[in-house]
Amino acid sequence: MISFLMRRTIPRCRAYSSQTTSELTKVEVNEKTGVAVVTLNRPPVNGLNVAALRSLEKVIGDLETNKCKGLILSSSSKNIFCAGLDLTEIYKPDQEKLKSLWTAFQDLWIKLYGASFPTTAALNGHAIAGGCVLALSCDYRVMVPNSSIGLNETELGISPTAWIIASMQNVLSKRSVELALLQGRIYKTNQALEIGLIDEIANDKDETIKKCEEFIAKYSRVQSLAFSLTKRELRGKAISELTSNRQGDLQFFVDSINNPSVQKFLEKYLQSLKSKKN
Ligand SMILES: CCCCC/C=C\C/C=C\CC/C=C/CC(=O)SCCNC(=O)CCNC(=O)[C@H](O)C(C)(C)COP(=O)(O)OP(=O)(O)OC[C@H]1O[C@@H](n2cnc3c(N)ncnc32)[C@H](O)[C@@H]1OP(=O)(O)O
Repeated sequence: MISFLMRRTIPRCRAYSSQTTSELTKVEVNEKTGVAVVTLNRPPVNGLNVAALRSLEKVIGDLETNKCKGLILSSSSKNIFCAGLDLTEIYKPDQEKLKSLWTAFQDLWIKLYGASFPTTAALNGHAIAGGCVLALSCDYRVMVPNSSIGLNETELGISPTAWIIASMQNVLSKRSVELALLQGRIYKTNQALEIGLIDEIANDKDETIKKCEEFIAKYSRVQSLAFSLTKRELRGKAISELTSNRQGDLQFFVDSINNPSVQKFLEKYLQSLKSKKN
């Protein structure tokens, strides 16, 4: 499947080179269509630490500069798209690193949610918490069966901030957002389709990518400038609200994580993840 994708400078996605491909984020651009497949590559679960967030943010910035025709966000894992922020970075955290983590997440969201080209998430597995935020920041989501997606923050003892709520409100009905967030619900693939959290189901990873390509192809007759201006009109308010309150948003995150009851929960939660294997 991937063999038709080329890592080299191409006419449709100008002067894009493989230099920005790092171990954490692989980039392959289709020579014919100018569409980039960007693959998260931080085993075992694509946990988002500062390096992974910054790597993805840089790739999106480069695609923007090089007038990419569309983005398909995927994962190198067999059954996990992304398990969210790296929990080991928020349990007993180093305070400076914690700030860097959230700042990097804010920066990435601003770039991905505001991207001037069509963006899609090829969900070849679970997309939890921060992983769900990545998917929600895209324009379209295709998921394989028997996976899970959602924002479980209230279960973890914290509350999602305004830009995360806005990303979900952009996709779901008001009622569904309330139920999803207040219950901290994680949805199975078919339930996610029912409420509109994903747009399509595909049989396997290759098919998720194919369906994302088909979605992006629908924009081939749309003028790029009109596309980006319309998207900015639709999403700009949520982005401006974050950019004008970055410090407050960061403080809220830092305070939430440092709350002793959240730390206590995280300890048990990490133990329960580890003990699954025993
Ligand atoms: C929590 C505080 C957040 C504060 C935010 C405040 C305000 C803003 C609110 C919302 C905005 C969005 C913010 C998001 C925060 C986050 O993203 S926190 C991360 C939450 N993620 C999860 O709860 C997912 C946990 N993982 C799982 O449920 C499962 O691992 C899985 C993804 C369903 C996969 O299951 P599977 O059985 O295939 O694999 P394992 O569970 O065996 O995992 C393998 C291995 O990986 C470790 N691991 C799993 N998830 C994480 C992770 N997120 N970070 C780090 N490590 C992780 C797991 O412990 C195993 O390790 P091993 O035993 O050493 O092999």
